[in-house]
Amino acid sequence: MSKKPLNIGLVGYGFMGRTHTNGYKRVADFFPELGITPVLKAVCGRSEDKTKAFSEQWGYESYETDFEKLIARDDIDAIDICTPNDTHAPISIAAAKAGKMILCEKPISRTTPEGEEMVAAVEQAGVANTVWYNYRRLPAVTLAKQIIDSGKLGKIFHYRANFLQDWTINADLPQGGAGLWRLDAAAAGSGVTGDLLAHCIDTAIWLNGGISDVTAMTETFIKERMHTGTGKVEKVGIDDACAFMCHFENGSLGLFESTRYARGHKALYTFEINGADASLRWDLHDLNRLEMYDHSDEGPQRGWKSIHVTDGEHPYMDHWWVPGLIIGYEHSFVHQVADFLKALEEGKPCEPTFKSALETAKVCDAVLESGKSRQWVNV
Ligand SMILES: NC(=O)C1=CN([C@@H]2O[C@H](COP(=O)(O)OP(=O)(O)OC[C@H]3O[C@@H](n4cnc5c(N)ncnc54)[C@H](OP(=O)(O)O)[C@@H]3O)[C@@H](O)[C@H]2O)C=CC1
Ligand SMILES: O=C1CO[C@H](CO)[C@@H](O)[C@@H]1O
Repeated sequence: MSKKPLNIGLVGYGFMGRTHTNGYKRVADFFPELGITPVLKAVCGRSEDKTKAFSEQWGYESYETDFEKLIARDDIDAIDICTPNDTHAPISIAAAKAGKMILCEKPISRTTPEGEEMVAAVEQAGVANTVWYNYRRLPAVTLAKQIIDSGKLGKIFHYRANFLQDWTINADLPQGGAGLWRLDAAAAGSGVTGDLLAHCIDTAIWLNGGISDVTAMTETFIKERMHTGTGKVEKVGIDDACAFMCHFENGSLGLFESTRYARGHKALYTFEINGADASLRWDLHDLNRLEMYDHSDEGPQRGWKSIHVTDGEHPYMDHWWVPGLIIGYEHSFVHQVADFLKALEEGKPCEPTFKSALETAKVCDAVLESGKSRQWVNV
């Protein structure tokens, strides 16, 4: 079957540049039913040496060192944004104006108003768009969504999530530079709230519905760091840790915690949801497993059970290996590419769109505001 090409212009060749490119390279082999196939047309970064090396290693046909030039090219259909958060709005808005489809990394923006401009730009241009909240596309997380939507959990009382890391405990780390732009408020917007809790909030809204109000506690443990831009020691403007409570619109209570100061934890993302009839829990470190407690089980065998989400009947799994064999983190990005291409074929939006991802930005802003005011804040 001859496939319709979708010419990709990737901006950013770092961590996410690699995961997305791997997704584009794998998708046609593992999702052969798709009629559209990505073509690695061009990659863009500011450093010419590094961008050229990436383009050669990963098989891009060409490279650019200016995102405006990439966007202006007639041979590019979709712009994929894998750059620090302060660049999401200018790249998206320019791409939308040029009529390009956009796949943008999370968080959609540094702030809600910035995100609103991005939503307006894609809606005015009528271009396909999505935000890479990839954890939704791990089979066990998608299975949790299916179980919750079936009503099996009954009335929901609680949702709790954690995202714990420990990589910024070292006070000598500067703010700014590759990867370390996350410590610079101007580039990142916020700290763990926009970087890590945004994932937890996206999953929570998807699984359990909207969040109505929040009360938060934020802390910046290391108050000053060398800034790579100015070469001076400057005040740190991001939140190093954040915990918040919230009400969901369905009446349930939420409890969220994220920090980069939990010694020993590198990327511990967990969530649990408790309903009247059943509970579910999931842990990124054991990502193919979904645990479930079903109160309708009777007798001494009632208890937490482990669903090994590796059978052909589980979400996405019929595209991979024989039943029982596992997949990993990188597959969530392959799944997002596959879902984006399928949505294009069907003329449907690929969730989360810019508009849906703005809901997460609004919760993040309310959390940060509450962390400062120490008051409950409506979303
Ligand atoms: N979905 C997920 O799970 C994850 C999402 N992310 C998100 O992905 C985004 C990128 O993060 P990550 O890949 O870790 O970042 P990296 O620091 O690894 O890479 C950033 C890349 O952006 C390029 N870049 C920066 N500014 C520009 C510019 N103005 N024009 C063109 N290229 C530019 C850099 O190259 P150069 O310096 O040469 O310009 C570099 O290649 C962030 O928004 C982050 O929040 C990150 C990790 C996981
Ligand atoms: O999921 C993630 C894992 O951690 C990274 C930071 O270290 C985040 O940027 C990212 O979104």
